[in-house]
Amino acid sequence: MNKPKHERIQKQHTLLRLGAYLFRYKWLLLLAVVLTFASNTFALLGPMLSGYAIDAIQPGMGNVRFQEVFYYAAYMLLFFFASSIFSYLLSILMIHISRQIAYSMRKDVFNKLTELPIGYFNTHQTGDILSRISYDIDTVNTSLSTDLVQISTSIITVIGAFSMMLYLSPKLVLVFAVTIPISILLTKYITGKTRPLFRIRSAKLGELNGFVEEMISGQKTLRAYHQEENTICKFKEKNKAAVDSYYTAEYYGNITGPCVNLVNNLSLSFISIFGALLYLAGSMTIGNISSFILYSRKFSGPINEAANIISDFQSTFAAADRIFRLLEEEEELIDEPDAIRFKNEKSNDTEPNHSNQASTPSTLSEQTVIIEGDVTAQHAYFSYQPDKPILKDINFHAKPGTMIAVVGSTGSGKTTLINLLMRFYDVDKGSITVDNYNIKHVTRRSLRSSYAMVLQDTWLFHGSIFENIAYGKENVTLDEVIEASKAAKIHSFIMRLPKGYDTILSDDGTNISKGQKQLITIARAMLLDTNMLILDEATSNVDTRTEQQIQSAMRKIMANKTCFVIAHRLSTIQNADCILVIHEGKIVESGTHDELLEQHGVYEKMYMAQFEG
Ligand SMILES: Nc1ncnc2c1ncn2[C@@H]1O[C@H](COP(=O)(O)OP(=O)(O)OP(=O)(O)O)[C@@H](O)[C@H]1O
Repeated sequence: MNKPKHERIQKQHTLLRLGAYLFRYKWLLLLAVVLTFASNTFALLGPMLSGYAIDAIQPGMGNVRFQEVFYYAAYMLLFFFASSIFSYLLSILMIHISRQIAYSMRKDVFNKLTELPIGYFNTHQTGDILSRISYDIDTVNTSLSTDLVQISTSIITVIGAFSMMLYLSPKLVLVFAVTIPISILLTKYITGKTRPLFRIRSAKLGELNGFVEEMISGQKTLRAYHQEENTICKFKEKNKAAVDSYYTAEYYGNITGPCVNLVNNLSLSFISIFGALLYLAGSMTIGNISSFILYSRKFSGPINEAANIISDFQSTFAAADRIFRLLEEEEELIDEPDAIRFKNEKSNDTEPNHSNQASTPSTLSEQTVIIEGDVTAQHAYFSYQPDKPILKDINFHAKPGTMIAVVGSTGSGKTTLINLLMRFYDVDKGSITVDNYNIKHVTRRSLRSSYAMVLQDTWLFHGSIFENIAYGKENVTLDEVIEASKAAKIHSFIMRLPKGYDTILSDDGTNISKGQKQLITIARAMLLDTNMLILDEATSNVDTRTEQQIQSAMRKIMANKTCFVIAHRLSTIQNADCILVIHEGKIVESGTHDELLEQHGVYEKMYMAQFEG
């Protein structure tokens, strides 16, 4: 498809989607149309009344019909007053509608973010996503509250003024009409040229936000590596690009108004000359000419403004386009209609349970099953990008309640394996099963809630320590939270804080140490009644003594839970039931610590390297 056609289709699509949002408020919009109509009709009567008032003034002192002049002036005042009131009500109504639309759009975008596959966040800058949810939605919102009114006002005014001009003098309309096509063509030409500039403007701003977001989150690294000046330089470049694209878009966007204005002013000279001739011929009064000129100004005004509105609308289109592109991103595939739902043995879930024979695959009509946590991978393959296999022929069997350690060099595929267990991604070939149920046929939500997970990059949110630990489980009591904290060896630290469990963690928990953060996330995971646990470098930030304490507590809590542990420090996984050694995406060795040492292979080399280190 050629580019202009594609752009046109894209524009129509954006317009349709925007229309769908507007349609939700159809009755309010109908009221807005009525108010616009009323306000503009009253305003349109003004010039006619002014013409009548002028015609009541004849040359010579005694010839002014004051009564008539006052009569028309009073009506003019009344109509303009009514027009202003309706116009005010209209603005209030449009602000209300646009606020509602901005609210729904933000809600939709936010909900969408929770439905997008994890991969989306790997390929899109956070700042750019933030820019869409804040700046782009704001742009659309402002445009809807002002531009829509202006457009409808313009349409009514143009039609109304043109009809009045026709009524006053069709001949003079012919003279005036010469300049209309010129101004319309000019507007069309300039807006066609400027449309892409507005799209670039939004994209550059998104890039700038992405950069600033990266810079803020990486402050420590930035300073440690003395990148301040370098970052400032890069920021300057991006800031300049954003400002330049803004300037270019506005520059060309605003050129339309004055150009069209010039053409319209030409018409004023023509009307004056031909109006004078018609007056001499006796076919028009001075009042008529005055009214005609006022209507011609009213007519040209919206055409001038239309150019500005169009340039505004172009930035709205660009912003709306970015919002809808995000909303149209492919979501995580929906679960199969008859997908199985896992239920935790210990959970208080009251939903009926049909199958208790964990190792017997249920029929698909039996939706909910209790699982024990028997995890098997059979000839599993996976790649993030086509033709770039990351995991190859992965096979293992984790019996319920056992601890499986995954070790391997950086980039060997350990985290990817965890991603597959949680179904953040699906295997390309082969299968992963839990209690003999292929996880492809299990609802993602129930599968994920069968695991407790502690990740390398601890994530805490702005809230109390209690809320942070209780995250993910409903109706948790303080006693339960304390029990989990004690097991995670963080209770005594929390109790030493002036506000204990009510202490508010600042954004991302920056007011406590990394190790303490990690212990809080471990307490959070311990609180969940799951059959399976994933610890991705979970104890990497705590000292060896605390780590040993945590491990012993975990062993106790994890009795009968299947646990996957990714660890770089091999000392922490020596008592694992099975260690999987991954090398370049393949499991090259597996067995207990002693068995692997006896094999004198990759594991032994890794172990000796750490031991010697
Ligand atoms: N989202 C992604 N898109 C494309 N490639 C990816 C993605 N995530 C990881 N990879 C690639 O997959 C390979 C395995 O990455 P993975 O994160 O699983 O390694 P890892 O063993 O956990 O490493 P580390 O010990 O450093 O955490 C790496 O080569 C990495 O570059």
